Amino acid sequence: MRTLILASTSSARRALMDGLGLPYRAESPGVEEDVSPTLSAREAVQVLAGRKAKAVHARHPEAWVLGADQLVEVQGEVLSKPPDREAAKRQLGKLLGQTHDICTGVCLLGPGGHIAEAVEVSRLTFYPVRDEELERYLDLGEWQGCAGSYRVEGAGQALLARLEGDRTNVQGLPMLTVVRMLRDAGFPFFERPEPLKP
Ligand SMILES: Nc1nc2c(ncn2[C@@H]2O[C@H](COP(=O)(O)OP(=O)(O)OP(=O)(O)O)[C@@H](O)[C@H]2O)c(=O)[nH]1
Repeated sequence: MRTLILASTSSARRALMDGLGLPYRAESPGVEEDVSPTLSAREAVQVLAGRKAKAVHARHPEAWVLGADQLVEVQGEVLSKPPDREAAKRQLGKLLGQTHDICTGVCLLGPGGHIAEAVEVSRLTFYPVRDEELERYLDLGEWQGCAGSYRVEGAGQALLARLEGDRTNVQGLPMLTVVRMLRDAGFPFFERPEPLKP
């Protein structure tokens, strides 16, 4: 039986992997997420996804390890997770009434040097909303732990006028790409759980 490890502390990523039904476990990558400011969002998320996967794979070289990283890019500015409510308000202020890209890098590492990498981009357009509505949304706290300060599967969908691309990518893992990577790596799906040994 293969060991699959999700190199992530993200509850949204775990929820997406849980839906897939493949046996896996999650482990914190424990890496610094600093990258050169000269990198684009697409370049940065690929570097960071690889850094996370490599850190966990170094601890478990016989396992398969999936790492991911996500950034928002709006009018050339790169946004990550907001540290506090005021930062979240500034982030959403840049996104409302505009179109932005949310980029997710993924990296699958396996035994024997197997590596698969991809960057998935979804394009979102938000309604322009009044300040009092923005304050009400911030009060819900969905900004916490989310690049861009919104949850597309939560109340944040009321901000969304248009979405182009994979919706799961916005939540943290582009599942169409993840499934392709896992199938290309020979993962079996829909297996019955092994019977408990007497
Ligand atoms: N539920 C949800 N999460 C979102 C959404 N948009 C962004 N995120 C989360 O924002 C986070 C992006 O930050 P990252 O640095 O890539 O990941 P992280 O949360 O630090 O977790 P690690 O994988 O351990 O690095 C991820 O946890 C995404 O799941 C969304 O619309 N819904």
